[in-house]
Amino acid sequence: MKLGGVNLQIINGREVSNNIREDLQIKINELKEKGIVPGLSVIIVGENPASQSYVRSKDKACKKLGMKSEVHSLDKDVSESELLDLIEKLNNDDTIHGILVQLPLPAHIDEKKVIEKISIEKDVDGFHPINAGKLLVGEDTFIPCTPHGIIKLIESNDIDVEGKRVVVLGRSNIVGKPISLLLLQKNATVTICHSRTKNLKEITKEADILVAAIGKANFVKRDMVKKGATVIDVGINRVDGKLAGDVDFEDVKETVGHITPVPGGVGPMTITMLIYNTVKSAMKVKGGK
Ligand SMILES: Nc1nc2c(c(=O)[nH]1)N[C@@H](CN(C=O)c1ccc(C(=O)N[C@@H](CCC(=O)O)C(=O)O)cc1)CN2
Ligand SMILES: [Mg+2]
Repeated sequence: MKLGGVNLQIINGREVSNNIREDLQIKINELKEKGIVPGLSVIIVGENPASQSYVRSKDKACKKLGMKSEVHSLDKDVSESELLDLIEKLNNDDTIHGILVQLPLPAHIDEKKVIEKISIEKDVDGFHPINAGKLLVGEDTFIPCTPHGIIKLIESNDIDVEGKRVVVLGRSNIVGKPISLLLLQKNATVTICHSRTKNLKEITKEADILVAAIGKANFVKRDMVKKGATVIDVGINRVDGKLAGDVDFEDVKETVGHITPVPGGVGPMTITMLIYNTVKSAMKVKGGK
């Protein structure tokens, strides 16, 4: 699409995701021939409709690839100790290679305690502090799914990272911090911005690659982006029943070079990289047939 002198390229997350799932299918088949069925266990607490929908998608995607998938739906009032007991049980279940607790959790449950209960060998979200530390020092670990998906999108669209100015909006443990580390490992010059950052526009306008992960619908406007920049939109906000990213797509489309749409950009990659991590975990199992 040629717009305003810049050739706009829309990064297709569904297509990249499908290609990776085809490769994963081969690995899953090979594991099954050895008698190992990759197994994912997802725990969801309460009835948040968006969380329920993501969990259903994860279950469906795993089953479609012939994996074992189980969903534990717990009442919103479940006690923290009951949840921790379930995780303990799954940590000791040899048919389960990945355990994931869907976030957010209700206020009465300590998210940190829950994440730290998951065995580091089954922590397919990569949220356990030991796995997060391994990512920090560049050791092999489970890379958190959304940032890992972003890296795959950048690579599959041949977007150069080395020496480039990257600006990350948001400093969450799930997206902002890990994507900053991953892009730093690829030799980008990374700046992390957040709610207390001053002169935000001046910083974002310097970015060759701008990652928006702040959870504010349509926050990034044309006057915040450099001409020809790559814009990665991690936002999944609901406005009047419709999905909106953190980037105002209509406003920036004549300025940017590459952009991930919402839906159909980063979102589909999250589930694919979760399957990737579960298969990676299953591949570490010794023995089989
Ligand atoms: N334990 C975790 N909790 C949460 C994570 C996570 O990685 N681990 N991430 C998000 C939610 N999430 C997966 O859990 C997720 C978000 C979005 C999508 C997705 O496919 N989005 C689609 C649109 C879907 C829709 O219409 O709602 C897209 O962007 O195209 C998948 C998974 C928070 N919690
Ligand atoms: Mg923030």
